[in-house]
This record gives sequence, C-alpha cells and structure tokens, in this order.
Amino acid sequence: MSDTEIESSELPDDAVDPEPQRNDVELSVDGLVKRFGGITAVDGASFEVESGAMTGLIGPNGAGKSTTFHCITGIHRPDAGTVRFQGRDITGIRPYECADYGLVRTFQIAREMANMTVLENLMLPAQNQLGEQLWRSVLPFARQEVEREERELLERVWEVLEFFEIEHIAEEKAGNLSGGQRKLLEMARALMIEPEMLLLDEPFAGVNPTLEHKLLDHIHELREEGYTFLIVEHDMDLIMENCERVIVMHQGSVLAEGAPETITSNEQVIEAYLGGEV
Ligand SMILES: Nc1ncnc2c1ncn2[C@@H]1O[C@H](COP(=O)(O)OP(=O)(O)OP(=O)(O)O)[C@@H](O)[C@H]1O
Repeated sequence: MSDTEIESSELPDDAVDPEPQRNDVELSVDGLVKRFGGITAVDGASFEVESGAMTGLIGPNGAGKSTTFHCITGIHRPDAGTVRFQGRDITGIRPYECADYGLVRTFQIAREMANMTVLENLMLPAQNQLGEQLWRSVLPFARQEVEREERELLERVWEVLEFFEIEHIAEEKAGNLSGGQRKLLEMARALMIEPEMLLLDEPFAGVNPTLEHKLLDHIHELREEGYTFLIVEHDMDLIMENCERVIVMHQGSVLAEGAPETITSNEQVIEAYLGGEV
C-alpha cells in the first residue's frame, strides 16, 4: 500500500462510500432541495454528469431546471442536498468561487453591458483578476507585470473571437447584436474564464438555424477538447441528437436519466413529460 492509500478499516463508518464515485463523474447532485416560500422548485433531485460528455437537462416548464442550475453555480443556496464538482463538495459556494474551480455558466448580456463592445465584454470576466491592486499599478516592476498580463488577456480575447468566428463584430456594441450573435458572445465570455465545465441555459433560444449549427459545431469542438457540458434546452430533437446522456426533470426531481434512445422510449417520460406524443 502506498503512503497516500488509506485502508477502508481506518476510515470512520460514514466515510466509507459503498459505491465510490467514478473518476469520470465531473458533477454530481445529490438530494437537492430548493424552496421559495411554499413552492418547492427542486425536490430531491439527484444526478451525475460524466466528464467530457454532453448532457442534456430537459423537462416541462417549471420542472426546476433553472433553479437546479442556480443551486449548482451558487446563485441560490439549496435548502438540502449536496453538489460535488470533480469530487469536491461545492454546495452553497459563491458564484465567483464556482468559476474559480472551473465550473462556469453562461449569462445573458446584462443591460449595462449592452453599451459595451464585444471586445470589452470579453475583457471583463478575466479583467477582475488583473491590475486591481493599487500597488500593482504604482510599482514599476508590478506595472510591467500588469502590462504583460493585459497583453496575454488581449491575445486570449482574440483567440476566443477567432474560435467563434466573431472577430468582425469585435467593435460592435453588444446591444446591436442579433439573438444568435449574443448567444455566441455569451459562450465566448464563459470561455474567457477558462472553464472545465460549462452549464448552458437555453443556448439556442432565439437563434436562427444557420447560427444554431455553428454554435453546435463549436460546442462539439470544445467537447472534443475535453470540456464537459450540461445543457438546459427546450428543443427536444436537438438534445436527443447531440447529447450522449439526457436527464429528465419533472416536478423538481429526476424522472429519468440515460442515453437518448432509452429516454424517448421511457414510458414515464412519455406519460409525464411528452404527453404521449412520442
Ligand atoms: N425566485 C423564485 N421565487 C419564487 N418561485 C420561483 C423562483 N424561481 C423559480 N420559482 C418557481 O420554481 C419552479 C421551478 O422553476 P424553474 O424556473 O426552476 O423551472 P424550469 O424547469 O427552469 O422552467 P422553464 O423551463 O419554464 O424555464 C416554478 O414553479 C417557478 O415558478
């Protein structure tokens, strides 16, 4: 036995996991509960997301998908349950801590960002980490460091712009973009934080078919590079065609989980969610 290994007999009983977490589980949600007054938005949801996979989270309106996203990324504090990212308990952490760990969700471009250019919008997420301290802008050595970091940041911005093929709109105000271009920008912003896992909330809403294909190509390309995706989306066909696994939420909990073909033939799903139309 190596120094780092611990015999299970040395562990307290409650530390012995009868089903140890597989290495390839990127995110696990266990018994998540979130209430708003008398409404239980998430009611004991449990699921796992595999590393490097594209997983779809679907369910009818009000099923609790967005609230689950908010609980995972620290926007809401869950009333019960645990969230683990890469094996680490991240339940109830702050959104910025979540991003620091590499778990990032896309955000709609806020109204105050609409007057900023695409370039400025991309600089912002990473800029918080740079040149913030006064001493760094005053001391000559630190100033050089800040300048170097800013140069690197700008290089990264252009890399991301090129990846999404939106260099031509770099100087455009975010408020003037089409719905599809905004979605590209939202994802580009998330990539600036250099995440390992991306949570996308309806990334294709309001996107025309051409841009939808482009966005999907980018997502697949990123997936091949090793990024993990969890996507909330209402377009069922799109999820079934593009995700390896699908989680179905209904009334705050997980009704079914599995490969797309098992989901479309699951009677409970057909009954409760698809209304018998599949
Ligand atoms: N901040 C809140 N305050 C009160 N109730 C809320 C709040 N957020 C969500 N809810 C309620 O919780 C339930 C789940 O909502 P949620 O938005 O998570 O569902 P959803 O599956 O994302 O729905 P949709 O597909 O329509 O976006 C709904 O009944 C909703 O009205």
